[in-house]
Amino acid sequence: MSKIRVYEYAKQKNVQSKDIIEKLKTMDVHVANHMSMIDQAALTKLDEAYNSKAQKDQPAKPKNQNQLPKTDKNRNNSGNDTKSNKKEVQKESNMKIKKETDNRNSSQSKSPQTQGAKPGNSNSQNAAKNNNSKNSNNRNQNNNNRNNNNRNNNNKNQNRNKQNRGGGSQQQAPQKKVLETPSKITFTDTLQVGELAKKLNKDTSEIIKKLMGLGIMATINQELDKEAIELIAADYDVEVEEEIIVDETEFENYEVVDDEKDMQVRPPVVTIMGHVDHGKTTLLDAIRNTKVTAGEAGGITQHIGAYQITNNGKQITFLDTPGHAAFTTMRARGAQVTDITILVVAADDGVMPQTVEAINHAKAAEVPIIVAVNKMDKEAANPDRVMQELTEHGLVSEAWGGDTIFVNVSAIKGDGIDDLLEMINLVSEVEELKANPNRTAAGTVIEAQLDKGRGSVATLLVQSGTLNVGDPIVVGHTYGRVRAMVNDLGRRVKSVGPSTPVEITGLNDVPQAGDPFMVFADEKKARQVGESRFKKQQDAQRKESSKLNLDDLFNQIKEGEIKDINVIIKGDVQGSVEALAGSLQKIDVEGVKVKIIHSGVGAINEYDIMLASASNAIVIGFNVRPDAGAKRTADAEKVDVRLHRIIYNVIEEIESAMKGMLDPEFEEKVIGQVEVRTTFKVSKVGTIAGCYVTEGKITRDSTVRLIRDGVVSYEGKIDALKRFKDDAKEVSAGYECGITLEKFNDIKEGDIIEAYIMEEIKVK
Ligand SMILES: Nc1nc2c(ncn2[C@@H]2O[C@H](COP(=O)(O)OP(=O)(O)OP(=O)(O)O)[C@@H](O)[C@H]2O)c(=O)[nH]1
Repeated sequence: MSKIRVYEYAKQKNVQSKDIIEKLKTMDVHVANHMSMIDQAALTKLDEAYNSKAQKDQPAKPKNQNQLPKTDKNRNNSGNDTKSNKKEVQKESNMKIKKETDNRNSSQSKSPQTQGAKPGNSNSQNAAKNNNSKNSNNRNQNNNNRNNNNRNNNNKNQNRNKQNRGGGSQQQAPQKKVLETPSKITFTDTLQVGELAKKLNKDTSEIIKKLMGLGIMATINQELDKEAIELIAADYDVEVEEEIIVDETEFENYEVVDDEKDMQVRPPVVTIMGHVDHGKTTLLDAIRNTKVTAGEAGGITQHIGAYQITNNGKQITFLDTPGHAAFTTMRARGAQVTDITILVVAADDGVMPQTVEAINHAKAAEVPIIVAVNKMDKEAANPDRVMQELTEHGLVSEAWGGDTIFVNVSAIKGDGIDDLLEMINLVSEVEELKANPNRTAAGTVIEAQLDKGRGSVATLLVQSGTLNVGDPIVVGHTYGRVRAMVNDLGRRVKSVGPSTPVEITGLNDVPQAGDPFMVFADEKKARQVGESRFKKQQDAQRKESSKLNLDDLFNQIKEGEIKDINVIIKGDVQGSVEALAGSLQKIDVEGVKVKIIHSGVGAINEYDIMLASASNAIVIGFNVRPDAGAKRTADAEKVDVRLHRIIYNVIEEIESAMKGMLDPEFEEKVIGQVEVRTTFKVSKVGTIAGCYVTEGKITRDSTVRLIRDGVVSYEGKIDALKRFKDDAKEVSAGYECGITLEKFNDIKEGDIIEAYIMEEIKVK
């Protein structure tokens, strides 16, 4: 044999081809792959290397290296190893043979090697891998080798016994084979005992025993946690790797760790918070007007939910929705977009309840706060008081030895704005805000709405990467391709980097503020992820609504007779949906309340209808219409869908529906009195009373009571009311009529018949 291929040689030596390739490399022999030929010269060198290594590794049994089994600490550690193992093995084999006949034939048939060679093979691979392992290991291995040989022999005996017991009727009794112990196993989340045994090529009972040794009483189907899996595997000297399955549909949970060298400084994203009327909007406007229009001639500012300014060459992004509602909505949805909070406090008013709330929100989100003491132009302005009051909430001004930046401003006059912006730049430098612009974009929805002409329109804040026109994108549970991008100046842009707000079109539905977005490699993937997110969201909401109903049931039991009117609101913009929801929830008609079980922006879809059907709700579309699927489903499910364009009309309609829902209250209203002047008995008809209407009128459908001597002797319905021979609907005072009463014939001359109706009392 002058030449041999790498893999053949590796096989001979029971090592991996890559080890041979590596070895050859150290000998300056370069081969391309496992199929490459090793020439004679290299072969000699290799032989020398491997033979000497084998000698070093196996001083006790140099020739037997191919059969070295794997280390098995457990077996060695047990005091009466060989003996107890024998027993164990015998028992195991008894159980195992049948199982292996059933289950393992296929795997056995794949392995042509004899049972002795097989474990040896893997073990010497391991031995080769663990070249540096200490001699003690070798001792263990030798012990194990002996143990395993015993075991193998036992297995063989068992096989023979089994064959004999089987009376030879089984044509080919299975050959018991000890499958190789893998060097590494992988698992996801957990493994059942049986699964672990299979992965380790061990018998389940063996694993169960080992677990017992660890104090874990387990059955074959018991789930093992990572720790237990690792302990057992370590016992066999098997490496364990946990496979984390990355679910692309939950991309908000991704943490893409960028290389530090790819990170670039990005503008800060600033939110303005503070108490009502302390000047948040005025301040936002002041910043925008002084910086945006001055710097960007020709730009027409667009309200897209956020804007960017440039101050001293540095950009700052402002979220344009003042107040902490936007901030908390975002946070509630798991989005953290704000880097810096400007806390506006009116110098003439001081710290107010919402100031404290804002502080708490910012603190909870661990966002640095800059205090803007506003309305400094006012005579009553008292910035020291503001400082004092804020100290009580943990915001101590730098002037007083703390670390909170305070800037005095007048939003109305534009005073102090530059200082404020300067401070924002300063804080942002300290915060070292960075992002990698050179990857696919990801970020958060700032605002979204349905536009009549453009369809779904969403303002996205790019938080990392660069967003381009044409990018396949998943936004919340919607997806699409970025059709067009418009910035806060109303200009069309082709690509935007981190911290930039941009309004996009091209989504299949309207996402919600706070939703995460992510760009995907291709549209198919985006669609797949988007659809699966949509489904997940539906399922979650369905669960949520069923929870709501349960709560509701509980409340009803608790609160007695309270009834709820379930409503689903869909509207064209978040603002009107919220306004409508707010107004409806305020309606309270005698304890009946509106319960908004779902609301959202966008057309009424099939899901809304299904939810309405399941929870017995009315669907209100405000400036939106049901899509085709929704219409069909609404018809099929008999769901009431009301479409409106005016909020007042919705409220009125719901209010009257609620009034209708109340148990009507009735009161009795006497409409007339009749005197019985004579009676006739007619067979099959009964007693006919010849009467005269003395007061008011009597109608065919009125209820009557018969009064005799001031006592009510009958109360019931009129059977027939006649004027002469004809049926009459009603007979008024001053006229005669004939009356028969339902199931009552004891009418006498002189009786008074009082007619009344039950009238519903209208709820105001
Ligand atoms: N004198 C004076 N008035 C101001 C200043 N800033 C705001 N205002 C006035 O304060 C009032 C409230 O201002 P807004 O900007 O609407 O306050 P806000 O905090 O946005 O109020 P909400 O949106 O209701 O929470 C308005 O009448 C403003 O003109 C200021 O610096 N000086």
